[in-house]
Amino acid sequence: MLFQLSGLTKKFATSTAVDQVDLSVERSQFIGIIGASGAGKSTLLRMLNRLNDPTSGTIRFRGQEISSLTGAEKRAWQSRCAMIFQQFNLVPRMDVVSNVLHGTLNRRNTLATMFNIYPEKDIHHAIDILERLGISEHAAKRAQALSGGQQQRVAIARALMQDPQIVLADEPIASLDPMNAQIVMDSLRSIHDQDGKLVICNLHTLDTARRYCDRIIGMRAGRVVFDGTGDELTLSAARDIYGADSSFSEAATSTSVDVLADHKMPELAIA
Ligand SMILES: Nc1ncnc2c1ncn2[C@@H]1O[C@H](COP(=O)(O)OP(=O)(O)OP(=O)(O)O)[C@@H](O)[C@H]1O
Repeated sequence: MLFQLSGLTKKFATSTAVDQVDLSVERSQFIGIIGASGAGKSTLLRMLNRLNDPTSGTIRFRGQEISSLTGAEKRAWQSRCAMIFQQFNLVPRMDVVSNVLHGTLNRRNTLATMFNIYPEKDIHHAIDILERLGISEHAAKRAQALSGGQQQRVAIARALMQDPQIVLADEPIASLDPMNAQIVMDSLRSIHDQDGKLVICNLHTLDTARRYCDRIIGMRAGRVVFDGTGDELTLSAARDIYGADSSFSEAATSTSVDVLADHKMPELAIA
C-alpha cells in the first residue's frame, strides 16, 4: 500500500475544503484529480506533501503516518514528495540550470547554498534531465526568458532533481496553451512510465484526464464523488462531479483546440 487516507479533513475559517476523504493508492499509477473550482483539489494535494496541515484524519504512506511528522522528518517527507505548481514557482532572474539545481537544496549544507556551489555530478545530472525534457539548449538562459511551457518543464526538471518517490502537480497546465499543455503532460506521463513514480495531478479538463490518467478521482464540495478509469467517466458521472445540469457540455472542460473551435466555447468555462 502506498497512500492510505482516512477521514482526511481540512477546515478553513468559513469553509470545509476537504471533507472526510478516504482513499487508497495501492501501486504506482498516474492519477488525475478533477472537479470544479473550489472542490478541494489543491487543498488535498497540499495536505499530501504537508504544505497544508489536516484538521483531522490521517495520511499514511507505506504505513508511515505522514500527517504528524514535524521538523527534519517533515522536510525529509517533502523532499520525497515533489510539487509542481500552475505558476511554475521558478526564480525568474536565475538561469535554468541553477533553478533545476535548487531541487537539491534540501541535501546541501548552508555554506554551499550561500555560495551557489554545486558538485559537478549534480550539474551534469541537471543537464541530463533538461535534455530528457527537451530544453537543454536553454540551460544558460534566465528562467524568465522562456515560454510558459518551457518554464513548466524546468519546474518538472527541478522536481526530478530532487529524486522524489512521488510527483504532485497542482494544475500544471492551467496557464498553458493546448500545444504546451500536451508537451508538459507528456513529460509528466513519461516520469511515471519510465521512472515508475507515482504521479498525482490536479486537472481542470476531462479530455486531458481521460487521455493521460490510469485512474481519475472526481471531487465535489470537498468529497470524493468519483473514483474510476477514463472509460468509466461517463457524461452523467462528469455532470455529477461538476454539479452541472443537462446543459453541461464536455467541450466546456476541454483543452483541445479542435473541440473548442467546434463548439465555440471559452476554454475552461466550467472549471
Ligand atoms: N488558505 C485558505 N484560506 C481559506 N479558505 C481556503 C484556503 N484555501 C482554500 N480555501 C477554500 O477551500 C475550498 C477548496 O479550495 P481548493 O483551492 O482546494 O479547491 P480547488 O478544487 O483546488 O479549486 P481551484 O480549481 O479553483 O484551484 C474553497 O472554498 C476555498 O475558498
